[in-house]
Amino acid sequence: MAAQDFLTITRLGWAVAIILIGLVVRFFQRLHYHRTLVKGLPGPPHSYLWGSLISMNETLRTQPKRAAPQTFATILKEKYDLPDCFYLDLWPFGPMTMMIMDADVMGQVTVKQSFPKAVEVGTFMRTVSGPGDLVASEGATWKKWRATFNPGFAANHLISLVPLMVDQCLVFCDVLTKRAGNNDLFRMESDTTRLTVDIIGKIVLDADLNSQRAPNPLVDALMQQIRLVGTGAIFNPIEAIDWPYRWARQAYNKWIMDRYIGARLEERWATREARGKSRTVIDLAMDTYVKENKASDSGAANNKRLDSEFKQAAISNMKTFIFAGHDTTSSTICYCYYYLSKDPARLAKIRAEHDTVFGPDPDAVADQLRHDGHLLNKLEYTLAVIREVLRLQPPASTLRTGPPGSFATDPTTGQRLPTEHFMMWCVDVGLHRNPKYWDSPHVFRPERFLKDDSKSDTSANFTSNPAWVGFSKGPRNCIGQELAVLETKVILAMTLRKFEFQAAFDELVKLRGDGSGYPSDFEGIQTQFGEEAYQIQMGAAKPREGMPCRIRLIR
Ligand code: HEM
Repeated sequence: MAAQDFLTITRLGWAVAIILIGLVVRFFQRLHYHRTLVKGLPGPPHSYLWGSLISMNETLRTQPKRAAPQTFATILKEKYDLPDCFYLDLWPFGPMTMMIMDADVMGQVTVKQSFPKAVEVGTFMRTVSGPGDLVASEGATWKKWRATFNPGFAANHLISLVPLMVDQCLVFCDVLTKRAGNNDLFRMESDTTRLTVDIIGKIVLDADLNSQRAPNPLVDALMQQIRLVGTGAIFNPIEAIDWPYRWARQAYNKWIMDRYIGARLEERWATREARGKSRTVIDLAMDTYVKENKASDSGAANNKRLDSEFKQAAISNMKTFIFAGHDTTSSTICYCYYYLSKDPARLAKIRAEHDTVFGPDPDAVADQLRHDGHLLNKLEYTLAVIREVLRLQPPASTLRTGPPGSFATDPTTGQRLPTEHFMMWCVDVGLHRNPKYWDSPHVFRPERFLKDDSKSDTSANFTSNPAWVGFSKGPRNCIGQELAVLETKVILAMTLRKFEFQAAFDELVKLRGDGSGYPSDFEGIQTQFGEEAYQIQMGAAKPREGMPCRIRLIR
C-alpha cells in the first residue's frame, strides 16, 4: 500500500473515531440532563443508567402484554406507593413524563391555565388527520376552528339530529338480529364502530357512508390508519422496524381519505348557494371560509374552486371529527353492554327505566324518538350508567406540555411540581380509580351518579365533579360530549330490551385469523383490574380483541 493511501485511511479512521466519541459524549450529556431533571421528584425507583425503565418493565410484567399505556399509572402508583402526581424518566425510549391523578393538579393544567397540548398529540393526530386540526392545534388556529364548529354541537341542534341517529341504529338492530339468528361469535366493537362512523359521517359530511351494510373506501382507509397509528407516548420496538411499510400504507390511506373528503368539499361548495343555511360540520367550515374571504375582499368567496390552504385545513378537521367522533363512542357502547351483562340487577333497572319512558315495546322506541328527542332527557339512570362506564373505561385523555418556567402545586403539601420539559399526562383512568375520590373505585356502581344516592362520593354532578374528567375539562374539553351521550342513550334505549349480550372471551381462539386486525394474545396475563375486557390502545383505548361476544334476540 502506498504511503499516501495509508495516510488517507488513518485520517479517515481518526475522523470516524472523533465522530463516534462526539456522539458518545453527546449521549452521556443528554443522559445526564434527563436523569437530573427528575432528581428529588416523586417517582418509581430510578437508576442513573436506565431511568425509570427498570421499574416500568417490572410493572409491565405483571400486566397483560397489550394493556393500554394509560392503565399503568394506577398500577405503578399502587406498586411503589407513589403520590397522585409522579414523574417517569423514559428517556431515550419515551418522553419525560409527569403522571397526574390528582383532580386539583389536573384542573391547574387544563382549566386554570390550559397548558398547550404535548407534541405527542400532534404526532398522533398527524397520522389520522393533518395540519390545522382542532385536537392538536393551538392559539389563533384552534380558536378559529373551535368557534367555527361550536354551533354544530349546540344542544338544540343536536336534538334535531336524533332521527338520523335512530335511522342508523335501526340498521344496527338489523345487523344484530342477523347475528343472533346465526348465533354468531363476533367482535362487538367492529359493529359499533361502523354504526358510530355512519352517524358521524352524516353529521360531519352530510354523507351516507353506509359502512354497516357495505364496504366504504373512506371508512376502510380510516380504520386501517387507526391500526397503523403509533402510540406516540410509549416506545414500541416494532414501530422502529416496520416504519417503511407503515409510512407507505399511511401515505396511501391519507391519499384515499383526502380524495374522498376533498371531492365532498368541492361538491358542497358548488351547491352551497342552493342549499342555504346548515349546521353540518362541513358547511360550518365553509361559512368561516366565506366570512374570512369577504372580510379580506380577496374574491375567493365567489370562486368556483376552493383555495388549497383552506381545503387542506378543512380536510384535516373533517378527518379529525370523523375519527374523534366514532372511536371513543364505539368503545363506550361496548363497555355499557359488557358491564350491564355482568350485573343482572342493574340491567333490569335500566330496562325498567326504558319501560317507564317508552312503554313496553322496544320496537316503538324508534318512532317515539323521531317525534320527540327530548324523551332522552328522562333517562336519568341510563345517563348514570354511561358516566360510570366512562369513569371505569375512559377511552381518551389529555396530554399537555409545560411552558418555560411553569409549575403546578401539590394541593396538600404545597410542593412546587415542575412541568417544563415534561409531557403531562392527565390520566383519567388513574383519577377515576383513585380511592381518594371514589368509594370502591374498581366497582361498577352507576348509582354513585344519582342525586339521591346515600353513598354519593364527592358529587353526583358529573360536569362539576373535578374527579370525573371523561371528556376532559377547561377550554380544550371535548366538543362532541353532548353528542356522544345523546347517541349512546339512543343506542342503549333501542337495543337493551331487544337483545341479550354475552361477552365470549373464553371462545377467543375461534376468532383467530379472522382478518379483523385486532391484536391477539392468548398467553400470559389475561385480566386487568379483574376484567377480561381490559383496554388496549388502538386509536382510542378500546376493549381488548374488539369485545368478542354472542347476542340473543329477546323480542
Ligand atoms: C364517549 C365519547 C367521547 C369521549 C370519551 C371523548 C373524550 C375526549 C377527550 C378526553 C378530549 C380531550 C383530548 C385532548 O385534550 O387531547 C376530547 C377532545 C375532543 N373531542 Fe371528544 N370524546 C368523545 C366523543 C367525541 C365526539 C362524538 C366528537 C365529535 C363530534 C368528539 C370530538 C372531539 C374533538 C374535536 C376534540 C378536541 C377539542 C378541542 O381541542 O377543542 N369527541 N374528547
